[in-house]
Amino acid sequence: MWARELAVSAPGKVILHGEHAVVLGKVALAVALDLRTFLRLRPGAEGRLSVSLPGVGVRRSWDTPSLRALRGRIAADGDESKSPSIEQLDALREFAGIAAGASAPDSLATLAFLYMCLAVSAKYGDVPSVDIVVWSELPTGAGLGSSAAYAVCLAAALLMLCGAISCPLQEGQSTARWTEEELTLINSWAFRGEQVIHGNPSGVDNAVGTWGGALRYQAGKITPLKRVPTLRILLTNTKVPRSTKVLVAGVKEKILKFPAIMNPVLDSIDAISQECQSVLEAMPANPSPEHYPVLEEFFDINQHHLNVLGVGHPSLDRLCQVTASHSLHSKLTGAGGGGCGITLLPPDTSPLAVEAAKQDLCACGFECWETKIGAPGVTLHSCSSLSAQVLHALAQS
Ligand SMILES: Nc1ncnc2c1ncn2[C@@H]1O[C@H](COP(=O)(O)OP(=O)(O)OP(=O)(O)O)[C@@H](O)[C@H]1O
Ligand SMILES: C[C@@](O)(CCO)CC(=O)[O-]
Ligand SMILES: [Mg+2]
Repeated sequence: MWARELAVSAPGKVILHGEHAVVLGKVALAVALDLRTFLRLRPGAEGRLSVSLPGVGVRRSWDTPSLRALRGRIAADGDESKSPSIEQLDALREFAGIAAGASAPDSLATLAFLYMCLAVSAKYGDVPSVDIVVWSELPTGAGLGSSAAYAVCLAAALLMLCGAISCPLQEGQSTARWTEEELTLINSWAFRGEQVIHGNPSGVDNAVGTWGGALRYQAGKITPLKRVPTLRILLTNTKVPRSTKVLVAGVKEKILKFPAIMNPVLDSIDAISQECQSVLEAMPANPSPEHYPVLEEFFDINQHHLNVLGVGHPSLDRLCQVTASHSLHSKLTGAGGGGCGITLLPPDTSPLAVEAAKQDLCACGFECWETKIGAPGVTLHSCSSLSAQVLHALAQS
C-alpha cells in the first residue's frame, strides 16, 4: 500500500428534519451531500507523523516515540467503547500546547486528530510514518457536517493504516468502498472523533458520512430510506459562524429548565420526521408539483419549532422571509444559530424565480447553490483519479 498515494473522502450532509431532537433520541432524516472532505495519505519521513489541515490553519508534525509515550496515558483508563475522558483530553492538550477550554476550530481539529491517532493505535497497533493532508469542499462550522466528514475520513484512514480494516483498492482501480462490517467500525470511531469536537453528538452526521445516501437515524439505529425521490434543494450559507457544541448545550439547558413546554416540541419534531419519511417513501422517483405542499408545510412547522428550541438566528429568519417572498419554503439545517438553511425547489418553480431568489439571498451577503443529495459514503480513491481541483487543493497544503 505504501508504494502509492491514497485518498479517503467522505460527504457532508443535510438534515431534512430532526436536528437537535435526534440528540435526545428522536428520529432524524438526513441525506449525504455532493460536497466532500478529502484526506490524502503519503508515506512520511521515518519516525514522524505529520498533518496539514488547511481549512483550519493547522500544520503540525510529531515524532512517533513521543506519541507512543503519550499513548500509554491515553490507553490507560479507556476501554474501546468509552467516550474520550476529560483526563485523556487534558493530557493531549498539554502535549499539543492547546490551552484548557480552547474551542477554536484549529484546537478542536488538532485534539480530535491526536485523540483518534492515539486511541486507534492503542487498540490496533502503531500508525506508520505518514503525511496526512485534509482538505474540504464543505464550509467549516456551517451546519453541513464538516466535523463528521473530517472524523469519518480520519477514522477510515487511521484504521486502514493500523491494519484494522482492509485496503480495498485493487491495482488499477480508481475507487473502492469497505464492507458493511468495516463501515460499522469506521462509523464507531468517527463517532468518538465527533465526541471530541461536539461534546454530545447524536451520531447522525457520522452515520451519513460513513454510509452516504439517505437515512433515518434514531438512537444509534441507522435505516436507509427505502426510496428517495429526486428533490431539488437550494442550500444557503448565511455565513454567520456558530458552534454545534454550544448550540446543543443550549437546547439541553432549555429542556431542563422547561421540560413540560419543550418535550412536546421534541415529540412534534419526531412526528414530522416520521411523517416526512412516509411521504418521501410513497413519492414517485420524479415527483410532480402536487407532492410538494406537504413537504413545504413540514419545513415551515419545523422551522418554527427550531426557533422555539432557541437555535434560530436573525440571518435564518431573513433567509426564510426572502425565499417566502418568492413562494419558496425554507428551514435551517444542522445545528442552526446561523450556518446554512435549505429551500425546497418544486419542479414547477420557474428558472427565473430561482434566479431571483438566489439574487436576493446573495444581496443579503449569503452564498447559495443548488445541490444534489444522496451522495456515496466514505470512499477510498487512488490519488490519480481525483479531480484536478481536488489534487490542486491538496498539493497547495
Ligand atoms: N476541513 C477540516 N479540517 C479540519 N477540521 C475540520 C474541518 N472541517 C471541520 N473541522 C472541525 O470541525 C469543527 C466544526 O464542527 P461543527 O460541528 O461546529 O460544525 P459542522 O460540523 O460544520 O456543522 P453541523 O455539526 O451543524 O453539521 C471545526 O471547528 C473543526 O474543528
Ligand atoms: C444539532 C445536531 O442534531 C445536528 C448537527 O448536524 C447535533 C447532533 O445530532 O449531534
Ligand atoms: Mg458537526
